[in-house]
Order: sequence, then C-alpha cells, then structure tokens
Amino acid sequence: MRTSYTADQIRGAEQALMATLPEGTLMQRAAHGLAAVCAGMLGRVYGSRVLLLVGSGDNGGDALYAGALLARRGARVSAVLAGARTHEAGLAAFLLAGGRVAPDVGAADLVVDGLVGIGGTGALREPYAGLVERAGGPVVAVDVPSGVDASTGQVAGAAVRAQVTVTMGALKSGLLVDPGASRAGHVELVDIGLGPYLPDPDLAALTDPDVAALLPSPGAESDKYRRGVVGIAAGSHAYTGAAVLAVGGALRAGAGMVRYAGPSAPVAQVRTHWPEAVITELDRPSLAGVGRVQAWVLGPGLGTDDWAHELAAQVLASDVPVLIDADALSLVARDHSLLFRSAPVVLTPHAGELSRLLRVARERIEASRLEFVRRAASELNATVLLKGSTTVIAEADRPVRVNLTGSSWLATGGTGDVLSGVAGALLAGGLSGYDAASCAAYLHGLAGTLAADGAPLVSADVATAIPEAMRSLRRARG
Ligand SMILES: NC(=O)C1=CN([C@@H]2O[C@H](COP(=O)(O)OP(=O)(O)OC[C@H]3O[C@@H](n4cnc5c(N)ncnc54)[C@H](O)[C@@H]3O)[C@@H](O)[C@H]2O)[C@@H](O)CC1
Ligand SMILES: Nc1ncnc2c1ncn2[C@@H]1O[C@H](COP(=O)(O)OP(=O)(O)O)[C@@H](O)[C@H]1O
Ligand SMILES: [K+]
Repeated sequence: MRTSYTADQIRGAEQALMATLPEGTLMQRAAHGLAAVCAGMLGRVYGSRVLLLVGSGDNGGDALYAGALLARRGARVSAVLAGARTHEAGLAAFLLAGGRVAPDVGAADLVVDGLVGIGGTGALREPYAGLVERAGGPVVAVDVPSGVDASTGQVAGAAVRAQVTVTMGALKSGLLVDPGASRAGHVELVDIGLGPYLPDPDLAALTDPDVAALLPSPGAESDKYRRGVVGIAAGSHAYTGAAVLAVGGALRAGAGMVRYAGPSAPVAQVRTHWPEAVITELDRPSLAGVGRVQAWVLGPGLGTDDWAHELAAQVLASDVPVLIDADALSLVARDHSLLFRSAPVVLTPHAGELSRLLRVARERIEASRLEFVRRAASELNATVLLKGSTTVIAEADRPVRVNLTGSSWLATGGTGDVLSGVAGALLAGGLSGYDAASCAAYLHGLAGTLAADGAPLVSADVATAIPEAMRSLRRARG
C-alpha cells in the first residue's frame, strides 16, 4: 500500500520530527536527496548548467542547499531569487560553494523549481508565473510542482510541469491526483525520517501485492455458485454493445457465472459473443425469471426510459450489492429515491455523470476530484468510483483510494462497460464495495496498459487482458 498526506498533515509531522533534531537537519536531508536526483538526471555534473528558481520560503531553501552541493561537484549553478525574501542560510551556503545569482532565467541543462512547496496557495503569482513560462530545459520540482495544490492536486492557473518531482518525507496527495499528478512527472520520494510521525493517511493506493491478496481465487471445493454469480442488467435496442462488454468484463474477471437479463436485441449479441452467459430475454422489465445472483451490475447501455427505470427499481429492490453505472446513474440522478436500500451500492460515474448526480459543473469536478468524490460518497451514502485520467474511490470513514494503474489509451468508448463487469464479478465474489471497486480499477488499468502496449486498444481487448493482468499480479506476489 502506498499512502499520501495533505500539506497540513506533513507540516504537523515535520514539526514533531524537527523537535527531536538539531536545527536545519531536515533541510540538509532534503537537499542531499534532491541533489542526488539532479545529479542522476544530469548524468555528468561537472560543467553542466543548472538554474535554480528560488522562492521566498523553505522550498527555495531546499533548492539553494542542493544547488550548493551541485556547485561543489563542478556544476555551473545560477539562481534567480524570485521572492520578496530569500532563505538566508541557504543563500550563504550557495554563494560559498561558488553559485551565482542571476537577474533572469537563461539556458540550462536542468531547471530546479524551488518556488513554492507545501506553503503554496492558488495559481502562481508574478513574478513566479512569468519565470516558469520563460525557463527552458527539463524541470525537477522540489517537493511539489509550484502551482499545484499539494493536498488536492488542483491547478488554479500557472503551474510548473516537471519531468521529475523530488518529494520530501512522504507523498503528498496532490502528486497522485490529476491535474496535479500530470504536472509532477515521475515522483521520487526522499526519506527524511518522517515515517514515525505521520498520521493516518489521507489517500491510499493499492499495489500489486495488495490486489493479489484481495482477489478471490477458487479453493479446492469451490463451485460456480460459491465463486459468485453476477447479474447484469444492461443493454437496450439502441445500445447492444455495452451489454456484451459488461458481460465480458465479468466473465474475464472470474465470475462463477454471469446471468444476463435484457431485451431481445442485446440478448442476441450477448448470446453470440458469450455462450458462457445464462440469458433471460425480457419482454417486460421484470426480474421474475432471472434466478438468484450475489451482485448486480446495472446500467451500461440500459437507456433512461420508463422501461429502464422500472428494471432499475427492481434490481435496486433486491437484497444484494448493486453496482450502478452509465444510464442507471442518470436514472438515479433524476430519482435519488432509487438509492434508498440497505445492501451496498457502488456508483461508477465519470465526471459528466457525477456532475448530473451532484448538480455541479463537470469542469469543477475534474479540477477537484477528491473534494467531489468524497462529497458524493457522503451525500449518496455509497461507495463512489470516479473515473477519468485519475480514478479515485471514496467511501465514508475510509481513506480515499487512488488508482495508480492505467493508460490514456483507455480513453475510448466502452472501456467503462468492461470496468463495471469486472467490479461486479469481484462484488459477487465477496469483496466489499470499496475493495471491489479499487481492485477492479487496478486490474482494468493494468489490463489497459497490457492491451495497449503503446498503441490503440478497443474496449474488448481490455476484457481479454484481465486474466493476464491477474497473472502478472500473482507472479509479482510469488
Ligand atoms: N519545514 C522543514 O523543516 C522542511 C521543509 N521543507 C521544504 O519546505 C517547504 C515548505 O516551506 P514553506 O512553509 O516555507 O513554504 P513554501 O516555500 O512552500 O512557500 C511559502 C512562500 O510562498 C509564497 N506563495 C505561496 N503561494 C504562492 C503562489 N501561488 N505564488 C507565489 N508565491 C506564493 C508565500 O507567500 C510564502 O512566502 C516544503 O515544501 C519543502 O520543500 C523540506 O526542506 C523538508 C524540511
Ligand atoms: N486519460 C485517461 N487516462 C487513463 N484512463 C482513462 C483516461 N480517460 C478515461 N480513462 C478510463 O477509461 C474508462 C472510460 O470509462 P467511461 O468514461 O465510462 O467510458 P464508456 O462509457 O465509453 O465506457 C474509465 O475506466 C476511465 O478511468
Ligand atoms: K516547488
């Protein structure tokens, strides 16, 4: 499990640790870690040109001390002192080591962004914003890319785009969640001894061994019913493919059995693609003849007419967990009373769907994913998986989970339908909504990366790659 923290949490831990150490120790640790990463990026330090962008706080102090270390190894290091003040001891060390102060940015082999760290608020103000725009060369950000909110990943305006971010003591949540995550590039963590002082994390991210340990696998005495039967209520005369993809996701993720229920057009498609599915053709929106399931997936391609509403109401009246996706999210947005049930609910919206559920503009949700996924989980009393370039999963009283797998090749029609099927299979297999959603996002992202391998994928490829994704996890676990 990887964990991350807000700026306040980090500050609190730093203060507790600092109280046990001689003054300046933490900054020295930070600077050594930063200088080592810079040296690695430069390859040859001697003779290289390094430009420090130095702000008024301790983030600038880190940059100056690291610059001093690089200057001592023969780098030509210059610093633009951009703040109203400058870290005094850091500047003295820098000048003593042969660093020089420059009036403005110039050509550099490496730019060190020490403008603002966890003390930053809002978009970069001038003169910082202009310096960032003018500075050329690969950028290493100190602690967080300046202009990215360390706690949330929000980017309110001008901000640094780094190749590498060297972060001190612990991951900040804003480095894991877009739009901040995309600004951070590769994140290197420098250990400054903060571990024992960190509180419960703000975010948690599953890793290969976590997911491998959570995934259900059949025991010697398993049968198809014990492995979990998933019901899929999806598809309509207009949208047949969504049903095929959701059923495929569920089968490939290891459902003991998939029961598909829908009208004649998607039934014909599902029958052709998945002879393994047990199919009930519905001529009216009733689940009477469908049989028992351990979890339902409701919504992909379902439509939003009265027929769909009635079927959704029936599924949600059952006493098993229900995953609600796509069109069923629109039904729920119009009629929140559909959610009044005691068995678990997992919602899997993208930002547009969450915008309808919360009545908040899509752009605001994309700019502030953590805030809105938390709000949705608490207002709708459900596990909420918010999809997109960063997928986040929230449930009341649990740290938000952030998914670290995936590829932008997944941004293609139908991949969300596959995800719903995968999560449904895991729910039916006995995982909680929180674990099923997080493991499904992880497997789906990994399968997407394997399926794409640097070129376009179609959504069916993602379902096909789910078993390979599972094997790779289990191999990693040994
Ligand atoms: N406290 C410690 O012992 C340690 C601190 N460390 C470093 O110290 C940083 C935090 O330092 P500070 O608390 O001094 O804060 P920062 O250096 O992050 O920034 C504070 C300064 O930036 C200005 N500022 C804030 N937002 C701005 C914006 N959008 N545009 C322009 N200026 C803005 C503020 O007015 C303030 O002067 C960490 O991110 C880390 O790099 C590390 O050295 C580890 C140890
Ligand atoms: N830029 C991106 N990077 C990584 N994953 C993405 C990106 N954009 C979308 N995805 C993923 O692709 C899937 C798209 O799902 P969704 O929006 O429901 O599409 P559809 O309705 O066509 O199935 C989600 O799992 C989402 O997290
Ligand atoms: K910075």
